[in-house]
Amino acid sequence: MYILTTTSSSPGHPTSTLHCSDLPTGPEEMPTKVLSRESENDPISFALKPPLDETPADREVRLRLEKEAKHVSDAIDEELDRQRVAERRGPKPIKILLLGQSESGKSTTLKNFQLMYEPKAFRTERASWRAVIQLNVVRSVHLILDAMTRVQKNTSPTSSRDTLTDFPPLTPELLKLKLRLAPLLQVEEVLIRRLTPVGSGETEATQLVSYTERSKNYLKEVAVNSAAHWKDAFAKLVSSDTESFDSQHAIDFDDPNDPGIVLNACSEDMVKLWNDPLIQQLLEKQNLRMEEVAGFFLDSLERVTSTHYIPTDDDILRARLKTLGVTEHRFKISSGAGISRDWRIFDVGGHRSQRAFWAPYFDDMDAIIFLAPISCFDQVLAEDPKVNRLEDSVKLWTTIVSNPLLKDTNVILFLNKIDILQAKLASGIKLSDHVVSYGDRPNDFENTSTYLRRKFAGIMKQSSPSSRVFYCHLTAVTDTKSTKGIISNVKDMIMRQNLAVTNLIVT
Ligand SMILES: Nc1nc2c(ncn2[C@@H]2O[C@H](COP(=O)(O)OP(=O)(O)OP(=O)(O)O)[C@@H](O)[C@H]2O)c(=O)[nH]1
Ligand SMILES: [Mg+2]
Repeated sequence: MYILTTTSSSPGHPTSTLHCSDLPTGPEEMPTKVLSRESENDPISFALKPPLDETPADREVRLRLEKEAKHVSDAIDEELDRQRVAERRGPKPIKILLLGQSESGKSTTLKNFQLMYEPKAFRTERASWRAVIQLNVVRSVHLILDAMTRVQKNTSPTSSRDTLTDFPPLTPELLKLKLRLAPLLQVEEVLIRRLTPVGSGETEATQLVSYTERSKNYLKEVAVNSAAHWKDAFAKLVSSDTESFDSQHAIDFDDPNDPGIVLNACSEDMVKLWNDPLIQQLLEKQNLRMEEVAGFFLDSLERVTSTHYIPTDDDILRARLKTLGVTEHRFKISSGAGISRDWRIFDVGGHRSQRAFWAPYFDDMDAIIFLAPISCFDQVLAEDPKVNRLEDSVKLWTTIVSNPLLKDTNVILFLNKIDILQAKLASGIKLSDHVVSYGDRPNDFENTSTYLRRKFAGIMKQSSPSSRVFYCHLTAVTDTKSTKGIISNVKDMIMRQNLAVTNLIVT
């Protein structure tokens, strides 16, 4: 960079400006005068000085390197200028941060945004999601096989060692099924390897799945680092023909290494296993409610293991892949009247080990969507079986709404997984058995959801550093239809607030 300071400062004299064409063209003609004006004691000038014994060849190399460095420096300056101009011209992008504990539904909410505002890109990823669904299926079966092993060994998943001793022995037919399904464990390995290439640090070493305090099992959950392009692992299965992105041609069904082949061969056995009454009893005995395990596809086995299975939008929303790190997703969202704005949505990992990565994003957000899965009132954290999931959500919510950095940020609460809550209440599981303060109120959806909504609203009122509006929605983000309406409302509210803040409209 040259110092353009050859101006006359004397009053009455015109300022003489140094034009670019006046500037020396190469580093060999660097304005050494300017540099030499620096003090001889200046350590930087000293360090930049060529060595006294510099040979002509060394000098040539040095000058070439200096010239290259200047090109790079100029390019960076130009890019920065361009960005500054672009920022001055257009409004700042709207930024949204998704927060909540692991499995609360953050990535699923993001998928809803993608489906609404980038449907084509969302659907081109079908092949990758197909692999995730295959992994979800295999993992569910693995959980059942492990539960069977515990019965065989007469070891309980609980601390008391003898609770399974009175369980009837597995039938020969079930033992045969178990044996025949063993190849699925290899398929699981293959899928994990493809999703998490060696050295990318994308699987967690911790034992991640522990279902309730009374029923633990020790199967790792696959987590994919947001920085890794895991979807690329399946890119070759996706046709480059964008016209057929939604058709059968999008997936290479003839790939001899497709894990779908083994899944299809095991399909009938998996269906038999899942529908076996003794297996259902065994799962109940071990408190394994498979319907609540993230990535549940056991009720659709025949469909998802069929030879030409293509995931539907709903399947993709139900597919489970744990997030590590923070990912930024960019959208162009119309604000009406032909104007569109840039939106950036940040999806984070909700596992306890991931929460330290949240704070750096706090100071620059237009809104936070906080997800609290209210169906989890009788479950414990995978990372700490001593902590109730609802209690963890309440604590996290308190931390977020009381954070001074977020005092001017809109916080929108999604009380999520209401479909599971409804099913749970209908099956007779009582909120008051886990939330003592609920007392003897009726154990129905209306009363429980109102109670929980008030609880979260009360915390915001009490803990927020400044008074702010409590935005709350009861959601089941796997239901695209109802979520579409909610996201649309949220979008309108955020756009309106954003315009109000930038003084473009008067509220
Ligand atoms: N039935 C039902 N399932 C849901 C709902 N919301 C999310 N899920 C499922 O719950 C699982 C976990 O959801 P994710 O969106 O992956 O959770 P997350 O908050 O991103 O979790 P981390 O990435 O671990 O922080 C997925 O299999 C979802 O399909 C819901 O409202 N109802
Ligand atoms: Mg996630």
